[in-house]
Amino acid sequence: MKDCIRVCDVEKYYGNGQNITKAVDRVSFQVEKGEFVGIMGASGSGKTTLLNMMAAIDHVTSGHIYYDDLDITEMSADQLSEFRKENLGFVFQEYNLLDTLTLEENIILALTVQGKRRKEIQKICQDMMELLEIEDVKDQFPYEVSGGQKQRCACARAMANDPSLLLADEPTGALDSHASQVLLETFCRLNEMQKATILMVTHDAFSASYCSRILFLRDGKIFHELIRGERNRRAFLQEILDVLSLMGGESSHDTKTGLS
Ligand SMILES: Nc1ncnc2c1ncn2[C@@H]1O[C@H](COP(=O)(O)OP(=O)(O)OP(=O)(O)O)[C@@H](O)[C@H]1O
Repeated sequence: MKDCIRVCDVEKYYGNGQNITKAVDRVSFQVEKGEFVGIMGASGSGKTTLLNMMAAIDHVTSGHIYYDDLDITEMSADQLSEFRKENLGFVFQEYNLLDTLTLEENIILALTVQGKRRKEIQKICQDMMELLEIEDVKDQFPYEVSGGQKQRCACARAMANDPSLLLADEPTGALDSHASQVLLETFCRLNEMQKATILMVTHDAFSASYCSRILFLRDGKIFHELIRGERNRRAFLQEILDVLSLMGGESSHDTKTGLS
């Protein structure tokens, strides 16, 4: 388990010559163990690019990303693939579950790849399914369950290896308001009970209001940062909406979610 992730002066350019896009522009910040950090910003502001670089899926153009003292920008492809397996968990909008396996088997597969023993695998899988409340549908196939249940299974799979960092890119994007709320409450539970460190990209203010801190990106740079502190979620949501309107009215606090 890593204690701290440091993003130092990271830049990312796509293309070359006249055709250059600066997707991430000298971004620096730190994520401490146990934080639940949101990344917000308009479409094209660099959120996914930043997340992908932290996930060692995409290379930085310049700058460094440290997991404790480990600089992932200096690693070889083989080292990165090993690093991802050992340290990171992923939750995407599209669930990415294997349709030919049951929900339980999907979680077990992630643990088998890690080379754990059978008894240990069964115990972890059971604990995760209980925590994420999918035990009653564990023998169903992904196409037989709801989007929310699929997404909670994807979370269980991502969390099963006790990752240093859980990376979520628009995890509520395909969910209705109730399923979104259940998933976000699940993230909070993972964050509080498992001390999971979570980094979530979202353009939805309601989803972001569950985070403990939010970084707002504009044109590839950090434009603003909000820390929730002791405020309740309603007050935090209002503050997020205020920042978004300051940034240009790009809030997507749509009607799909209401405050509870
Ligand atoms: N593979 C790529 N090749 C070229 N340009 C890219 C590539 N990926 C992203 N970009 C560009 O980099 C910028 C940042 O894109 P990115 O996907 O990180 O934004 P985003 O904030 O995640 O947007 P969205 O909310 O729409 O997903 C955009 O201008 C985008 O067009």
